Amino acid sequence: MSNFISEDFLLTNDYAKTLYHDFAKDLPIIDFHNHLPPDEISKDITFETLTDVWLGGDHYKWRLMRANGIDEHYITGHADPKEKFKAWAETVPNTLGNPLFHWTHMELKRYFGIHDFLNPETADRIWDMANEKLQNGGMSTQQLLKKDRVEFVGTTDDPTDDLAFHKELQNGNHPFQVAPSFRPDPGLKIDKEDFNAWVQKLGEVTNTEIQKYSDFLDGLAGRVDYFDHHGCKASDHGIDEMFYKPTDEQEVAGIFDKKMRGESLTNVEVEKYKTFTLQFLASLYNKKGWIMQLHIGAMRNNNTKMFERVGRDAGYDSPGDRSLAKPLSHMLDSIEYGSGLPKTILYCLNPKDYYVLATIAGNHQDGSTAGKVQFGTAWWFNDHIDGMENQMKILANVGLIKHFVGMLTDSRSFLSFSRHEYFRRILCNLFGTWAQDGKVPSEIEWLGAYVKDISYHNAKEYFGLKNGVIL
Ligand SMILES: O=C[C@H](O)[C@@H](O)[C@@H](O)[C@H](O)C(=O)O
Repeated sequence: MSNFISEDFLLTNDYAKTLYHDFAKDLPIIDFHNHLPPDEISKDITFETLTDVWLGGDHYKWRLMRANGIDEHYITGHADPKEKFKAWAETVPNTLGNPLFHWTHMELKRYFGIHDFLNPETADRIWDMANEKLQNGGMSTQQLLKKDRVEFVGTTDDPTDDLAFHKELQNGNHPFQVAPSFRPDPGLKIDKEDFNAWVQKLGEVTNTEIQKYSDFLDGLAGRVDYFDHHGCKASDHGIDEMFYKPTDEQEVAGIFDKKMRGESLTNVEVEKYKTFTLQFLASLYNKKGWIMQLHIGAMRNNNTKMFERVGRDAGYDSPGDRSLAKPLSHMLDSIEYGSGLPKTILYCLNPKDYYVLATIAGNHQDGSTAGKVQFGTAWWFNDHIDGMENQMKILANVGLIKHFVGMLTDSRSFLSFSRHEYFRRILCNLFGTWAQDGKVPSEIEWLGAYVKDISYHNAKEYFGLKNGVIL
């Protein structure tokens, strides 16, 4: 595998190489949105096998294994860990062109020093070498974060969470900061069956009996305070279909009552409820100086048979194609006009919406903070070379890429931080190629400053971090 993932992987000219090696490579990592379990960080667990760290929750891999004809028994079923790993090893040679082909081999190299091509012939050897390293090689969760020079991790947390593990982490003496992010999706999804149960849970954690909508809003506000007190800097909303239906608190209170009585709601009522509730939450975020992240456009759980068997976030999602331009624009406008728009990062799953997001972000820059409203990095099905390049080119074409807060892993695996390396290489190659083609001056210090900002400094500044510590 002589040239594969070499020093100059993805760097196709000298400018790109200099930008990566001299400016990007050694910067620490700010991973401001991911799904890492805080308990696994706090307990500083080690993983027994490659299957635990690689295949435990990674629905990206599960999806490709299914596409490769692997039986579910070896994916989310009860097959033994080695059998599951072998099923993945059998799949890898067939993943050519998919980012998982690169991620897999980058992770083997960076974390285990293994340079082999993973396939059925090498599987046993890789299994033994990697497991030995996992068990003896300084590869606990905290050691991995330190090795990767991760300064900040933003997890994804339910508002009813007691944040016990975050508290433990904050009381510890770590060179990295782990902060919760407030993800109130279950409180917005009034059309879901489990909504009433979630409201009850919110009541329990706030010691109130939630009978009416104003109690519910008080409960949410209480949890925003609680999260803020525990270092939260951002919220995150998974908005599958963007909504906007102007209404007022009184009308929404009636819709909430109806739901509490177990009655069904019309689509318009659902959208009205979501609109007012998001406006309310945004006003809280703005007061706290939090960042509001909107992940828009996932069409989830599309395979009911498999949803019933393996649950959500299991590899049965894809981008939706409902138009988001108008509702998103009206929503942000109404928030700005009302309580004021917090710093906001917009992500979309369907790349058809890239120009919409990039330009809507531009509509709400207000001169207070450079890059106040961000068109966020390529998300999920777009998180690959083409998707990232495309996102950055569009951002540069219609906005200021200089202030882009850059990469986050959105991952559930402790080995995913090498995706920051992947991103940085793609970024450096993009700018280096512009220099090579004479499209921009080949002033390396000037381009290097862009690279450093986008790889690290912008996110650090945007999230108000100083040397890994929340200001
Ligand atoms: O990158 C994609 C993630 O793994 C995906 O599972 C999450 O983005 C999740 O659906 C969410 O809504 O936060």
